[in-house]
Parts: sequence; C-alpha cells; structure tokens
Amino acid sequence: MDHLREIQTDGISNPREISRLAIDIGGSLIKLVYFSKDSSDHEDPLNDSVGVSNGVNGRLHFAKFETININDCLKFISANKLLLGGFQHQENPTNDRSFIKATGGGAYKFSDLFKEKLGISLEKEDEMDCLVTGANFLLKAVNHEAFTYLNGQKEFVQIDHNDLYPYLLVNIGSGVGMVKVDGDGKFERVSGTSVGGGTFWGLGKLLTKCQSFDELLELSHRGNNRVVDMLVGDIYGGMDYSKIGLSSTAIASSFGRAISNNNELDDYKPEDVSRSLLRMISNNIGQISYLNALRFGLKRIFFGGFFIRGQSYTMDTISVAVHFWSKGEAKAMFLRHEGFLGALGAFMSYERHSLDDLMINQSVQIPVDASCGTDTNYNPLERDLNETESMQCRVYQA
Ligand SMILES: Nc1ncnc2c1ncn2[C@@H]1O[C@H](COP(=O)(O)OP(=O)(O)O)[C@@H](O)[C@H]1O
Ligand SMILES: CC(C)(COP(=O)(O)O)[C@@H](O)C(=O)NCCC(=O)O
Repeated sequence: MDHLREIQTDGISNPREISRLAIDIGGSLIKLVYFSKDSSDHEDPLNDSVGVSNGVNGRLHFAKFETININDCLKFISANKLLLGGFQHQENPTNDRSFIKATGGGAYKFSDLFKEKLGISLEKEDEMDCLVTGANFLLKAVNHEAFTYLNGQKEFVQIDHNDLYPYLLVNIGSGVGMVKVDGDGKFERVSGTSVGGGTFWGLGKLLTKCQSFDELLELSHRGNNRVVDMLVGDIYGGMDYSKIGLSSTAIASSFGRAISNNNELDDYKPEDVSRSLLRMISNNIGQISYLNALRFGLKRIFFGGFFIRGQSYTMDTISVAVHFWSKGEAKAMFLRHEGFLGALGAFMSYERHSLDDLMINQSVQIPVDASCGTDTNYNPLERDLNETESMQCRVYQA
C-alpha cells in the first residue's frame, strides 16, 4: 500500500492549500476525497453561469488505502495536513476543523481511533445517500464519466441531464448494493448480494495464495477459465444446447470441471482459478443486476465500486451478462471514478449542512466546468484513473 501514498502525495504541492476532506471507510478500502486550492488562484467574484460568487479554483484529489492498513491512512492525513482548512484558514486562522464528513461502516467502527489519533470527530453520513449523491454528481458534472464496455470497446456515454432518471446503481464493493435512483436524494435500495468484491478477493486469496488484490487480478489476466469451468459442450458432447439458446462454449457450471476428475487444488494453475472466480462473480452480479432492472423497468445500469478496477475482463463479463439476459434491452455502464462515489457523496454533503463553524459559509456547487485530468497527457480512452487522478473544479461561496 505504500506506493499508493507516494503516488497521492505527488499531487500536493503545498499542504497548506488543502481543505475539505471527506472519507469513506468500507469493508475493504478507505477512500479519501479532498480539495486543494490552485496556488495561483484568487477568489473570483465572477461566475455568471451558476449565479454564485467567490469561486475558488482547485483540484479534487482521490486516494485509497486498504482498511486493514488504516494507520497508513491516518499517517497520510496527518503528514499532508489534510485536516487543516486551506483557503478558509487564511480568513479565519483560529477556525481549525474539529470534524470531517465520513461514510461507510468504518465511520462507526473507527470513530474512536480518529478521535484518539487525529483528535477529529467523524460526522457520519449515510452510505447509500452518499453513493447516490456521488453518482449523480459525477454523471451530471464530469465529462467522460460514464462509458459502456463491450467486446473490448470502450465508448463514452453522453448523459442527458433531463433524461438521467430512473437508473439502477450497482455498487460492487466488499458486498454489492443495488439502488434504484429516481433523482437527487430520491432512491431506494432494492437489492444486494453478499457475493461481491470481498468474495473475489477473499476466496481468491485462499485458493491462489496470492498476497495482494493486484496480484490476483494480474493472475486472472493470464488464466483460462475453461480449465476449471464446466461448459455446456462438456455436458453435451461438444454440441450447443440451441433449443434453450446455450452455445457449447457457454459456462454451464462455474468451477464444475473440478468435480470431474480427482484433481486437487494444486493441480490447477492459480491463474486459471483466478480467472474462473472473476468471471463467476462478475457474471452473477451482472445477472442479478439485470433482474433488478427488469423488476422496475430500468434500462440503464451504472456500475461502481472498486471491485471493477477498470478491468476489461470484469466489465466485459458484466456487460455480456446484462446484454444476454436483457436480450440487448438494458445497458451496462461503468464510471471512471467507480470506487469514489461514497467519498464524493460525503464530500458533497458539506454543502447540505450549515457550515458556519467549519467553512465560513463556503460550499461546493456542482462545478459546471469540472473536467478530468486537464493538465496531464490525459486520454480518457486509455487511462485507468484508480490511483492518481485529480479533477479540476471550482468551489463556490454560498
Ligand atoms: N488494492 C485493493 N485491495 C483490496 N481490494 C481491492 C483493491 N482494489 C480493488 N479491490 C476490490 O475492491 C473491493 C472493495 O471495493 P470498495 O468499493 O472500496 O468497497 P468497500 O467500501 O466495501 O471497501 C474489494 O473487496 C476488492 O474486491
Ligand atoms: C453492508 C454493505 C452496505 C457495506 O458496504 P461495502 O463496505 O461493502 O461497500 C454492503 O456490503 C452490502 O450491501 N452487502 C450486501 C448485503 C446483502 O444485501 O445481502
């Protein structure tokens, strides 16, 4: 995890310019979102497009840590002085923060630890609320946020703000939550499954003995699931079962091949096991998602959560499942800031409350000019942003 810290510190040129931190502490990962003011920026009273004044230019930064390494996260916050208000600090130097917005189960579990180690309270925001706020924010404010992925082709989706709702939001974290979203703050958690990212990582670790999630993913790239999975053709003597629409190469039973001989786990290559597991879990989530979309007549399904990690195979499997089961009626879409929805929602929640004590009435409006990675050689078609992205944005005074 150390490398994550190094990468993330790169973006902070002047720690005193950091302000407004929000945190999402999940079952597997801790996600941080924080704002840094551009050092050259002067508060600008002009903002004709949204009718508010005193905007501050800066960047939103994203960082993540494994929840089991929470001490690394605490050190990162401390070392980079993320708890000190940056631009508001100059105006009122005595106004140090005493709380940060936090969501996810860990906001409860680790509340005392934050108080003890950083002297800060975690102001808890509901996880589902934050997920939806984060997703709506990204879909409305960020160019090139949502994309489809089918047959290796990534295609960005133009979001029509007037025709965004309803949609199904599927967050694949440790477990999986499925939320029907009808508008800003209007949503219902309609389903979920415990077979999610934690299952892939946990089972994968036991079966392959690999040491990190990235290693498990790496293994899956090299694997062949057909060695482990039982295909329709294995059962039907190489033939399709065309009467019910199953080709001979369709998986009839994930891991089913392991019963057909006397092989032990050691007889299988870890990469084949990893690939089969990834496919099984992705396919299952795709299918359950489609069934829930069907329940409510939803055509659009947005997938978030760090299980996805921008992985072609994962996205392709989910997309194929949605496409297959819906007969092409429903569309699977993915989000570039996949794992940061909750943290972004918590960040946005500063706006919804009185910030008198905290921010001298400063609040984030949806940044109409938000765009991603503006000053790097950014190519949204090629980059996986999970680790290093920051987003140009503007914070407005209410
Ligand atoms: N570096 C990583 N370490 C552990 N799990 C990871 C990592 N990157 C991606 N994952 C996957 O992402 C899942 C967690 O996704 P996330 O959206 O952060 O959920 P949570 O809020 O439950 O932590 C893990 O269960 C695992 O499948
Ligand atoms: C309990 C949770 C909301 C916690 O969120 P997470 O840390 O997994 O992102 C999630 O794991 C979940 O929705 N699990 C599925 C439980 C179920 O519906 O069966």
